[in-house]
Amino acid sequence: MTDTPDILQRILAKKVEEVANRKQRMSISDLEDIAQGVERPRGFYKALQAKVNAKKPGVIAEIKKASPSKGIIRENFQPITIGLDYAMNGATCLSILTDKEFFQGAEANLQMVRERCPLPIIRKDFMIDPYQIYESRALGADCILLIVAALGDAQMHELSDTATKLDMDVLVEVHNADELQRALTLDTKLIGINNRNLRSFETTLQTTLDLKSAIPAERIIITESGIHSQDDVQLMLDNDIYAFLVGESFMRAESPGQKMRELFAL
Ligand SMILES: O=P(O)(O)OC[C@@H](O)[C@@H](O)c1c[nH]c2ccccc12
Repeated sequence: MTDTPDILQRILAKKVEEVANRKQRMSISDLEDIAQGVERPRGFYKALQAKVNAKKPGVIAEIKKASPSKGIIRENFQPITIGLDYAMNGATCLSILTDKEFFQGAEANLQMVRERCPLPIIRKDFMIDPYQIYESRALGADCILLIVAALGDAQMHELSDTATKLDMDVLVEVHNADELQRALTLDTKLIGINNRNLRSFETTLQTTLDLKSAIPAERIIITESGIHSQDDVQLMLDNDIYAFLVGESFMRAESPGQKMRELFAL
């Protein structure tokens, strides 16, 4: 780590504040009460596993308005329309950004989309506190993201155990060999390899190819970020990677779902 705070450090500093504020407004037991009235998790891992076992692409299609590296990605941003478009065109799961400050996301986006769209959903945010895991379930998330680069070992295990207790799946995200070794100490079967370096924003699919051999066969590898062409998709399929997390290239298309269908020949 360097002395200048990179984007991940800035996001995490903001999250600490945000979570402290939320805890003032609502308790974990309030969140548990809300979760009682929410549909049970939809089986995010199971949906991907079915695709991977059939050697078919399983696409986690992302709903993202903006990002710190690209600014506004999509002006005409209607989460429900986009979610239905993805579902109609063969997405396996959805990824919905809920971070407001850096990604212009919203929790309401996740809640609205899940009401109208049957696909399993991962809440894309920066988890640092078990409170956020309870909150995710109350929102109706089926899976949560843990970014190894953002977490200590004990913290990572605590967050994962909390998600498991609440019947949610866990996607653990890495972008180098050290993080991967730490990720593999978790029970979760979903390992995301982020092709984007969260410090420099550089994106290369080589990251997935370099790390995949260290991952045991029973885990599902999800290649994340920087998938833009049919060639990118083919390169991954040729290397036995069947699960994908794609945002920007879909979000820039008029119909994100059509774009997904084209790229993945669904
Ligand atoms: O838009 P892209 O390059 O297709 O990437 C999607 C997804 O991988 C990316 O949004 C992402 C991966 N890990 C994250 C962690 C936080 C926020 C965003 C992300």
